[in-house]
Amino acid sequence: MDPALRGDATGAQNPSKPPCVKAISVSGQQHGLVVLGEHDEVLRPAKLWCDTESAAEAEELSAKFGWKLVPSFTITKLLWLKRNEPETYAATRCVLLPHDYVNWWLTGRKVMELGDASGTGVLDVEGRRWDTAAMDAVDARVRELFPPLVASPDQAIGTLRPEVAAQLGLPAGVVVGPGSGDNAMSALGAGAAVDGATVVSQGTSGTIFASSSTAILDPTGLICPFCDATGNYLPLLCTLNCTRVLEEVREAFGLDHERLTELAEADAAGPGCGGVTWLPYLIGERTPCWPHASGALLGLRPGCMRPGLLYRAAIEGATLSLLSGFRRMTAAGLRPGAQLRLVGGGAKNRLWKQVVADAFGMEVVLPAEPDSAALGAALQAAAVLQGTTVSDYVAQHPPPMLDQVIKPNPEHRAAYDEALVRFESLGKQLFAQHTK
Ligand SMILES: Nc1ncnc2c1ncn2[C@@H]1O[C@H](COP(=O)(O)OP(=O)(O)O)[C@@H](O)[C@H]1O
Ligand SMILES: O=P(O)(O)OC[C@H](O)CO
Repeated sequence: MDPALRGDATGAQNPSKPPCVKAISVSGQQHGLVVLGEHDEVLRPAKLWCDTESAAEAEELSAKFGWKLVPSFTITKLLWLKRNEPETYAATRCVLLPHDYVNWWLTGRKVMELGDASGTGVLDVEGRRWDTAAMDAVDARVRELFPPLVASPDQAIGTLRPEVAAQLGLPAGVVVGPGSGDNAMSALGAGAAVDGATVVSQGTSGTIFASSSTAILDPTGLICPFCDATGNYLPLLCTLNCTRVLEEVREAFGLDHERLTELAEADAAGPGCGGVTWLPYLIGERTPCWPHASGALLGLRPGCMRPGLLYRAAIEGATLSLLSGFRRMTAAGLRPGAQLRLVGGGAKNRLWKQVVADAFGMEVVLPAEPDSAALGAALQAAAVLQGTTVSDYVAQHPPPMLDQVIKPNPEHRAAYDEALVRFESLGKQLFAQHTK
């Protein structure tokens, strides 16, 4: 980022002076359903991206739309609301996504930006307009509920409302960019939106995405048909259970990630975990679309309940879940290149980075800023302020990468290949028959 846009107005880092904020962009969780009433009041707590309660509605709409919608998509949640909370649905006057809601609060404008709107399930991604036929298939009212789409990813949607500026202690006139979903923002902050790198994000969700100049419309629903935050596309795979699985071990044993990592590294069970498989579907799953699945630990032998072994099993389970989807993405035509770019909270873990390199059989590199979604939002805000396109701005200010390149260890490959076969086979045996 330009030094002039960082720290105080001169670019100098001066802790005694408050930062001189000139522009803001918001990065938010995708898919969430925020419903507003007649007086713009929030009618109920937002249904979040990871909520799988609308599984039946997702099945129904998939059949109507002709492509596989997973329960994450907002429109499935809206149909769920209509069925399960008809009074709230009847009172709803506007539907927003979480980041659009924050944008509205900041600026007073109710709009949706294309990257995030792609996660609603009613965007014509190629045409970059609302799919009114899909909306009508749900309910005649739906057209009225969604706000207009923003025209450009490169232009401000407004400025801070004076009362909000006062509340935040910010000067009047702060410009607000369109923002986007966290994955599209992460693609900016990891540089991938402009250089085409494949990103693996290890956050609460696990995602894999790469920029594309054409829309990828996958009727199986494995690859989500998202727009990015530059005017391009962002085909994306998402798993619901990633860092949460490791958190289970951390909470069960009361140890921190560093200590558990040391124990896992020292544990006798190396790659493949001595046959222990953790199917990580704690909150159900969307890739594969098994919303009713649960977590399962299999292959336990006497003495297996060691924190180090279980932590490794959690790392491997979350990784194999992503790898399984990635293999299907490459089979469907994705050409990922030789390197993966790792971001998100889990990318701080040295053992996990190596497991990803070994299991995927690819080199791993890391942006210097692991919170790439936040950096992406800052880059968008800077671009909007300067009046340049977001892609030009990121190309001119590429996010720096760490020097370290994590190479796959060929000696571990066979163990992970076997573990993946076991992982996929056990998952199918347990869940494919019982969940739609
Ligand atoms: N050293 C670590 N090893 C494994 N996981 C970690 C480590 N440090 C942080 N995390 C995980 O990263 C998560 C936060 O990642 P982040 O990408 O910020 O999440 P979110 O997707 O919710 O935005 C935390 O919930 C934590 O479980
Ligand atoms: O909590 P996160 O950052 O993993 O976000 C969830 C994503 O927005 C799901 O698409």
